[in-house]
This record gives sequence, structure tokens and C-alpha cells, in this order.
Amino acid sequence: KEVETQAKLANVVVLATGGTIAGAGASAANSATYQAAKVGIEQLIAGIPELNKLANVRGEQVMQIASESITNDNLLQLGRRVAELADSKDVDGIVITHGTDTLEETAYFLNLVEKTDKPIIVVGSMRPGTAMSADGMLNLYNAVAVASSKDARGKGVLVTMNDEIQSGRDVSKMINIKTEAFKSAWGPLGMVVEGKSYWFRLPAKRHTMDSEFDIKNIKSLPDVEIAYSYGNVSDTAYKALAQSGAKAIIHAGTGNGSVSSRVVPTLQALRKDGVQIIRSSHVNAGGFVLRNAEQPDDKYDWVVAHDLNPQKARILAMVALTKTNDSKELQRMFWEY
Ligand SMILES: NC(=O)C[C@H](N)C(=O)O
Repeated sequence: KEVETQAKLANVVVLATGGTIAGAGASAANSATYQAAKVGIEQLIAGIPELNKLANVRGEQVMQIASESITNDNLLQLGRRVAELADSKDVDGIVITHGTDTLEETAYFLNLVEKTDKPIIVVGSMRPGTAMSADGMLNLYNAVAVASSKDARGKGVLVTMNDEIQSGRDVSKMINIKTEAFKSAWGPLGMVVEGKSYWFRLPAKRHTMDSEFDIKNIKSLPDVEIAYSYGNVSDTAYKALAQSGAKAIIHAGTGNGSVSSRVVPTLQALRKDGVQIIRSSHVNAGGFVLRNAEQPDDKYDWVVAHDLNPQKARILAMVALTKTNDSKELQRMFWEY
């Protein structure tokens, strides 16, 4: 009887990469002072026996790092493993445990390059498992619940944090000390309550099956860097980034991606030298940058990142540059993804 029930459950693989969800502190009072990436995936899974009721779960330790240290090579390695598993007939859903600092970048990357409609859920935690009121256990339980549900298919890469189901494209870490850290300017797609998913909306942007990008065709990612803007900003960072070989520079601009008059001539010159200039905004609750509003993008041949924050704009720019170096094509991709 037991065996029969298990056979009906979905097969979910949890790929572990580290982060606070695998973190450990010295005492239960340490919610903010701890070491990330300490606990192995077998131990994390064993700590939640209720997972067995949701799915047949097995873990794989892909890496064990704090997510601020994730490199492009790590992204490619993870992306390739996800694709292999997604191609496997006996895998129904994939969960990725991840540090929260760059979780939004990895989730967006996978959303762009994984050609599957199987659920891919990225999850982390704000407190280590050793802390009082640790959030990782429920976040992971919810991730496995969503990964094993048929309803989650075809909705792109998802993130389950704080009971919400967010689109991996839209979600961003908005605050670093609360468990209610992950938000999207456009709202969550749904909620998970007691292992059941409740859906309210769908992503409108191209993703996964409908994407023109495929991890299997991406050998390496080009160098794309970000320069932050503020009052009295100089052009030093922009010049240095270009000199070190950046193919595109994401302008993490003030307001609607505005550019200081001290920086404009440098960006014009860099564009003439072949560097792509992509205007985004670092406003906290979500930017909205439009072409030719604020700066004459047509005239300067710059691209706008629209609602993508600078770190997400970097991900799309890298992936897009594996296909084209045409600024019009890049702009199309920034509207569509
Ligand atoms: N909450 C976290 O996971 C933060 C940690 N620094 C990480 O991203 O790995």
C-alpha cells in the first residue's frame, strides 16, 4: 500500500547550491550572524520528514557557496544540470536551494534558458536553520509542494519565499533582515498554504519553452558589468569597466534611468567603441525606464532595461549577447523578456 502511494507521487530533485538555507549559527538567537553554506542537502531533506508526503524527493549537492560568490561558470553549471534533469523522464519537478543575495539573478537566468515546462522552483531562506523561527524549512516544503504540482507547469521559473509563489523574472530581494524579503512590483503569482498551491495570475513575458535562448547552445557568458549612479557621480567606473573588457555596461541609474551630464559624453564614446549601454534604474521598489524618455536613446544607440533592475538586466544582456550584438535586437529582447 505504502509503495503504491509512493509510486503516484511526483519525483522531485532538489539541487543544492548553499546559501543561508544551508547556514548554521552558534546559537538559536543568531538570526543574522551565522555562516552560510554549511549544511548538506541530505541533512536538509532529512530535517523535513513531511516532504515524503508531497513527493519522492532526492537531493544533489551541486555546489556549497554563499550566493554573493556565484560566478557565471556556476550559473552555467547549474543551468546545464537543470536541463539534464528536465530532460529525464523520471523527473517531474526541480527545486534549487540557493542563497537569497543573488537568487533573483539565478531564477531569471534559468527562466530564460531552460527549455522545459516542468516546474523549476528556486528557494532560499532569510534565517539559518539553527535560528529561532527559521524560515527555510517551510520555504523548502513549499518549493517541493509547487514543484510536484501539475498546476505549476509552464509558468516559468518560480520562487517560493514567505508562503508566496513569485515569478523568477519579477521577484527581487527588497530587504535583507525580514523574512518578508522577496517582492515583485507586479505582485506574486500565487500562494502556498499547507502544501497546496493557489494561483492568481500568470507571467506575461516570454520564458522557458517560449524563449529563444537555450542553455544547451550557450558555451560561455560574455562580460557584462554594472555601474551605479548617484549625485556627483564621475565616469571613472564606466571607463574602467569598459577598459577591463565589458561588452555591455548596465547603467544602474537614478530615477527613470537618468544619466548625469558628467557621464553622458563618456557613454556616447563607449558606445562608439562598440560597448552596449543599457539604461536601468536602481530605485528600490522597481524601476520603469522608457526609450527616449530622459535620454535620446535612438540618437545615442543605447538600450533601455524597462522594468528589469540592474542585476536582472545584466543577466538578460549576457544571455542576449550570446545571440546578437545588434542594439535593436537587444532592445527587442528587453521588451519581450
Ligand atoms: N539569506 C541568504 O541566503 C544570504 C546569503 N549571503 C546568501 O546569499 O548566500
